[in-house]
Amino acid sequence: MSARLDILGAGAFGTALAIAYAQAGHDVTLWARDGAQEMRRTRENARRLPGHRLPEALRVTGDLSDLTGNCALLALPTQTLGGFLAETDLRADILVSCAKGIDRATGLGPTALIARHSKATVAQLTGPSFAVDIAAGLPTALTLACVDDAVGRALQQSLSLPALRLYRTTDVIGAELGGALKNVVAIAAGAVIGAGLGDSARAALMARGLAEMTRIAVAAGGQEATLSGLSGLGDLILTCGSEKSRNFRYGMALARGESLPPDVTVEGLHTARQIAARAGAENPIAQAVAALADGRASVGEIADRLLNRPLKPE
Ligand SMILES: NC(=O)c1ccc[n+]([C@@H]2O[C@H](COP(=O)([O-])OP(=O)(O)OC[C@H]3O[C@@H](n4cnc5c(N)ncnc54)[C@H](O)[C@@H]3O)[C@@H](O)[C@H]2O)c1
Ligand SMILES: O=P(O)(O)OC[C@H](O)CO
Repeated sequence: MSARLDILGAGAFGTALAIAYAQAGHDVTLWARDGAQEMRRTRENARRLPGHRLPEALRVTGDLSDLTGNCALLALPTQTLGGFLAETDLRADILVSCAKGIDRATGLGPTALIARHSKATVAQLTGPSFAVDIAAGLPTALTLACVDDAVGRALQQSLSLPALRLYRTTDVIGAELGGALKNVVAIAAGAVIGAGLGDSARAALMARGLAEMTRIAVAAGGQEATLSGLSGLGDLILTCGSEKSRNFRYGMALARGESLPPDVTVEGLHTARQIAARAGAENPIAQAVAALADGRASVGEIADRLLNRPLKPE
């Protein structure tokens, strides 16, 4: 069944989703803050998703009044979401966040941030998925989280595609934190590889990273099982194992004393700082990533610190 869908944010992910849904015959409008005219002319988002043609049926607009769908996907980076929502009156009844982070101004995750600005029903779409894979139509499985299970079921039906399979949960906190926290561990994994510490160290980090992610999510009210699903373990495996991940590449660059271009979105950096500043669940990996990014410790010092923690049961 074809759905009317608005996608806000023409970064890599919003553009990839727009391509996939338009190709599947959905009635899609992609809203871009910048460059809508150029994208209409060239049928490509050359800046954020080069090499992937925008289907003819996909509408691209820079005008928010062109959005009339009942359901809108918000594919903006977390740190821009609050400001955008504060100055925008969205009419959709259902808002689906695709962001994976924690807002540094409020400490809120994307769905709570949206709920602060809107009366719409809010859902979260998250899980292992590089934009380039979705745009290429490669098989992908994601988690659709919505507290309202009836809305979640309807979204699962309408947003699943033959190559984009959605699983459903009502555990929005767990799903959202899985997506945000895997970015922190991916930075650490990138640093491990960038510093030449080896694949065994990365595997240890990923396993202990999942334990840390689960502790933090459960303390926040999420469910342990969610973290061992697509949005936690699934995305952790993807992002810690591929240089397609910006968070992983950022970690590699940090370890090598290099940097990424300033317009590259690295969600895990802000999330690490947010988590590291929180009392509660033990978070040595988030502390380490924040210290590394803020120049307070080297990879070697952090590795020594982590390896010399008191021995304990797994
Ligand atoms: N890229 C991926 O593979 C991928 C996959 C899954 C989820 N995500 C998540 O999707 C979110 C967006 O990431 P992305 O990769 O699409 O970002 P991106 O870095 O490719 O692009 C960011 C986009 O946001 C736009 N933008 C920035 N501030 C804005 C504002 N105030 N109003 C409107 N637009 C604004 C920019 O113009 C740009 O087009 C992130 O939370 C990311 O973690 C990304
Ligand atoms: O490029 P990254 O590190 O933001 O990762 C993209 C997606 O979150 C992978 O699921």
